[in-house]
This record gives sequence, structure tokens and C-alpha cells, in this order.
Amino acid sequence: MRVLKGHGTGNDFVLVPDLDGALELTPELVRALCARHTGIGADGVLRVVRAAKDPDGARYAADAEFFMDYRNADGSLAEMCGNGVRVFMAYLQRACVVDHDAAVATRGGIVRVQTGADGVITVDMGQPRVLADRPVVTAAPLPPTPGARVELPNPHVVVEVGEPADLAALELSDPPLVEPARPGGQNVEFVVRTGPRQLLMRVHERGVGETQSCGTGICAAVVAAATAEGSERDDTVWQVQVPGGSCSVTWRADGTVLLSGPAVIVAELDLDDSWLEAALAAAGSA
Ligand SMILES: N[C@@H](CCC[C@H](N)C(=O)O)C(=O)O
Repeated sequence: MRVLKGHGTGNDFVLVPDLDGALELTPELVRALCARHTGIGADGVLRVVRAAKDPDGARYAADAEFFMDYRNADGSLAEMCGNGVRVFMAYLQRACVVDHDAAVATRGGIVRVQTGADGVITVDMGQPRVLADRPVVTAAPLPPTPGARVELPNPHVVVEVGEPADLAALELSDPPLVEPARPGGQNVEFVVRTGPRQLLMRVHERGVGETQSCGTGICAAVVAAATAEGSERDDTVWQVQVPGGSCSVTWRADGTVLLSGPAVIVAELDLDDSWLEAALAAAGSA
């Protein structure tokens, strides 16, 4: 089995090319690949398959050739992955199956992805949904604080905290408590404003834990911050710094959100059967 390792601002993935949809990607196999000590180690898996060859992708096949089958490290499915889709695009270009512009199908719909001359990849993430309720988030030592619920289409709750030191002090090894919790969970972003249209962010991802970056979360953070200050859809560029790097975001006048950032392919690996068996056993017993 041949796989690749890649990352976008430190949000890392195992890419599994399976263009004809022959592989059975079980939750156990996802956990085995993502295991940090016994597997390759990643926040998630990106299975690369022709849309027509996947049951979830087939409905998009007329408009998008490839389907990004994204799985969180715990084996769960998610609608979209903003960093992952840039890495997915980097893979498609490396495999010479697309040029610099592609439509990619995801469980959350089709997204348009473009690579600039500088190698920066921009994704049209579509229209965010800002929900009216204000769930209360608790993560030590932060007191219970109301956050903004934003869907892109993944579920996010964005909480503003005071200073960079408050952000650094947050204990995120366990999932933050969100009340009321959304069935199925949510991603939680903690942000500090460091200047006009500049945010510093940490994130706890549903199905993963704290990660170095989350692309849909970065967009959700900008949408929440712009909404709070009344500068929605003003076409300006926001910069969001995360532990793994930085991305820029534009909430356009037509309501769609653009996410731009890097994507890196780190390695291409052949997994041998004995490793796969051992990794599966380790993931099963973890
Ligand atoms: N890291 C991703 C989001 C991955 C899915 C997320 N954990 C979820 O379950 O919604 C990104 O870059 O957007």
C-alpha cells in the first residue's frame, strides 16, 4: 500500500491514493495510520478517489472529478477540511492529474481550489452559516465564556479570549466543555485579536484533539470576529496565526469565504503488510 504524508500549516495528513475506489478504509485502518507512535502519525486521512467511484462522491461526479474522503484521526467522518483540501490539491498536481485549478468534491459539497504562481493555494470555502445561539465554553483556566457558533459546513464554536498569554495558558488536552453541546460534537477555536484583521488562534478539533491548525476553523474565527465588529463581507484580507503557521482569509461581498495558505507533501511511503498488521493491532488495542 502506497501512501503520502503532507501538511498544511502543521495540520498533518496521510494521503491514501485510491483512484478507483478499491480500498476499504475502515475506522481501524484510519486510526492505525494516524497513530503517532505506532503508525505514520497524522490528524486525519485524505483518501483520494474519483468521485464517480465513491458512494459519497458519485452525486458530484458530473462537476468534480475527484472526491476528498476525509477522516479524522479517531476514524470519524467530517464534512470538509480546509487545510486538507490544499494538501489534496498539492497531491493532484504532483500526480499530474490536474493543473492549477480544480473542483474538488467533499462531503460538504464541491469546493474550487486554485494554486497561485507563488505556490499558495486558495480555496473557495462557500458561504458560512452564523447561528444565533451563544454556547458557553469552559476550558481551564478560562472562566465559562459565550462563543459564536459558525458552520463552514463543519460545526465550530469560536471564543474570544483577552490576551496572547491567556491563549497560551489554555489547557486543551481534553475537549473544552460546550453547553449546550451539539450532538456529534464540534470544533472549538480560541482567538485573540492582535491587530486590525489579525487573529491569533488555538483549536481543539472534533475527532482529533488540539491541532497545529484547522482551515475551516480559521475561516470560522474570521467570520465570528468580523460579525462581532460589524465588518461582515467587506472583502478585506484577514491574517490568522496558528501554532503551525498562518493563513489568510477574505469574506467576500458575495458571502463566500476564501482561505489561502501553504500545502506541503513531506514523503511518499510504501507500507509493507507486516507493518500494516502490527499497526492495526496496536490501534485496536490502544
Ligand atoms: N482540520 C480540518 C478540519 C477537520 C475536520 C474537523 N476535525 C471536524 O470534525 O469537523 C480543517 O483544516 O478544516
